[in-house]
Amino acid sequence: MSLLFRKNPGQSSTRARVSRDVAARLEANPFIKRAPAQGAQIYLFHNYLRDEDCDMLMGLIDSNRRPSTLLSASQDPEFRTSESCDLNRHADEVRPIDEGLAALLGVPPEHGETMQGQRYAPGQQFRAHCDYFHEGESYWPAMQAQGGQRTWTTMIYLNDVEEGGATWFPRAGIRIAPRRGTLLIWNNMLPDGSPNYDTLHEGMKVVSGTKYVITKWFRENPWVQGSFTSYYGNVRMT
Ligand SMILES: O=C(O)CCC(=O)C(=O)O
Ligand SMILES: [Fe+2]
Repeated sequence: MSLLFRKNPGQSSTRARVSRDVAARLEANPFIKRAPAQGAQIYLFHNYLRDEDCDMLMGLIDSNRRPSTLLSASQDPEFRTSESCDLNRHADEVRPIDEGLAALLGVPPEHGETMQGQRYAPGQQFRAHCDYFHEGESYWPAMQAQGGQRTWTTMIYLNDVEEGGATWFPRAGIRIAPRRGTLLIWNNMLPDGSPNYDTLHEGMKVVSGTKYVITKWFRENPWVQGSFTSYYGNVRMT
């Protein structure tokens, strides 16, 4: 077989379609701006979330937080030092925000993982990582069985941070400072659906103040098992 026609490892037509469809939808939205990043599709929607919703989510994070975890153990004890909490998608106050993100991207809500809150006190961080799964790792079969690969990431900054706490994409060459209500969206895939290493990113150390964000990851297949009724009615989003 000619090398020219060899598939890129991880190439997938489903993921390629999701890459294309979601990007087209975001680019057609006048409130969303493409960030000046190299080699990655990164978007910003300022003032996406209302102040009262930011406050409500920060309250939930404060009362439910636990140490953040990693899928694979790191040699570095400082790799992810923040706290996290799961935000119940069925709770009346969470549901519109959770499903609103799926609707904005045009992805079926059942493809979304549980929305998570993250809290970083001064000195806390999440070192450089990619959100997509490494298909050679021991966790992959379990991930494959529930939703498969991560496609898009959405993240909302719930407050301004006095100093530090930017989200840095060292390969794409962009650093986003936390700003209350801003939604950051990026595609973890390349146009052919294979993982994009240029999405490597870091939640930089908070220097002063406390950083609160929510993160929500979308999968290529349904992550919620069983029947699912959407807040928007039982309507498919794509
Ligand atoms: O806190 C940040 O800026 C990044 C968070 C992040 O990368 C994640 O939760 O996967
Ligand atoms: Fe991340």
